[in-house]
Amino acid sequence: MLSQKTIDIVKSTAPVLEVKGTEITSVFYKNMFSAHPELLNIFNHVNQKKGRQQTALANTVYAAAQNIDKLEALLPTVKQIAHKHRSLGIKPEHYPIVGEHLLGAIKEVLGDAATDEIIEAWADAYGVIAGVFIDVEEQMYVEAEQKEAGFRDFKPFVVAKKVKESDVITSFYLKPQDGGEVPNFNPGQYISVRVTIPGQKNTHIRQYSLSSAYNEEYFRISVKKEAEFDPNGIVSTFLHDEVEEGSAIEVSAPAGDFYLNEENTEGKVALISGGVGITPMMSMLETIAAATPKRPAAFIHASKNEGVQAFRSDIDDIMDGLENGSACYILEKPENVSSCHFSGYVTKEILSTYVDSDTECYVCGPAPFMKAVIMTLKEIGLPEDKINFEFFGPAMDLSSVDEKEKVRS
Ligand SMILES: NC(=O)C1=CN([C@@H]2O[C@H](COP(=O)(O)OP(=O)(O)OC[C@H]3O[C@@H](n4cnc5c(N)ncnc54)[C@H](O)[C@@H]3O)[C@@H](O)[C@H]2O)C=CC1
Repeated sequence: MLSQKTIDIVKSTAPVLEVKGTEITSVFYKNMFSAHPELLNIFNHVNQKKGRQQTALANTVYAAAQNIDKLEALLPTVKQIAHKHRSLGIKPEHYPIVGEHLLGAIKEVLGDAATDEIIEAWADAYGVIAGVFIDVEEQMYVEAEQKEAGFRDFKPFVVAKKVKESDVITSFYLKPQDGGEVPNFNPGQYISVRVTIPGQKNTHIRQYSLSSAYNEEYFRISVKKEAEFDPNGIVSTFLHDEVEEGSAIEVSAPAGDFYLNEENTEGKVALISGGVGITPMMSMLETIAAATPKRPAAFIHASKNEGVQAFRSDIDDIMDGLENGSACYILEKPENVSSCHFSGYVTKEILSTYVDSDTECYVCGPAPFMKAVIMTLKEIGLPEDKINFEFFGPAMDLSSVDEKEKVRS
């Protein structure tokens, strides 16, 4: 329990954290990685370079300062971050390292303004916040481990099959190396993949959505190859070019809180995706087809052109088996306009053909696409609790999405 005095001090520092947050967290990451280079094996270097991780952490610290007397208000955010931490293999022993460097960074950036009293209050508050994360994450590790065929963090898998789905997306069918089954997961969840790239010092971890419904034999991920010159492309290029059938990679247990509400067995559902955001939607669609084929379901997918559009014939086949299913393909710049339902970007007219205020919507795609779709769904009259969405990478605030910004893990 924190004393009232500590709570007051921490809350009084919230405004300065809002202003200096990113500066503090930038110093924090720099100092922590120079003292503990082994942590570079866990964190996505690209997110560090682009400042996304710093901003995400600064927002979390700021929110924690504001809510220090009612941390339960942060629980949904804590859980979302904890899912990611669990899939990365973050452990209790990492927290004191983070705490030491976070306090050090607050001191370094705020200088004399960071009095001993402030630092002590933050040390106490950090201890409480870290305790919440450690408890929630431990619970998640235990759940992952206790599931049938479950495991705690990473496990060796083998690429059983590699299938090209479009000019840019390739699927990898991953089977446990020990010949066992894979654990069940919620459609929409992701796994982390850990790879060692020859010639590189650190291992790399990336999250990829599972792109098929649960089956006991394999996990399937479908990876877009990013440009080789783009630092985002390090892992996807390696997977596309170097990882072949028979290759071994390490995989985490499935994680994530963006998934199909399977308790709703009859209500209307719309799966709305842009580009490679199609992957969790495939898992959801396959699950709907297997478990609730009477459920009215729309699959709306926007992509650049025919060449990069993945899974089209799979979706059409699944739709044939649904009692009340419809697919809508939107191509930004089609080579042939007859190959899609609409050309250009997704619009209100298109969405309102498939969605009304009762429809449960799931949205995943590049950030500007998600921003446009979510705003339009709100205009159509959907309440927030019907709009489910996921950003890849550190959690972001939609209002901060630049039209040109692209997000990924
Ligand atoms: N949930 C997430 O955070 C996701 C992030 N991404 C990231 O986004 C990047 C781009 O993904 P790609 O598959 O290459 O997508 P992309 O750049 O090919 O775009 C896919 C489609 O999104 C739509 N779109 C783009 N900007 C829009 C806007 N301002 N308004 C309305 N619609 C718009 C267009 O129809 C476009 O064809 C990927 O590199 C990936 O890292 C992709 C999928 C999910």
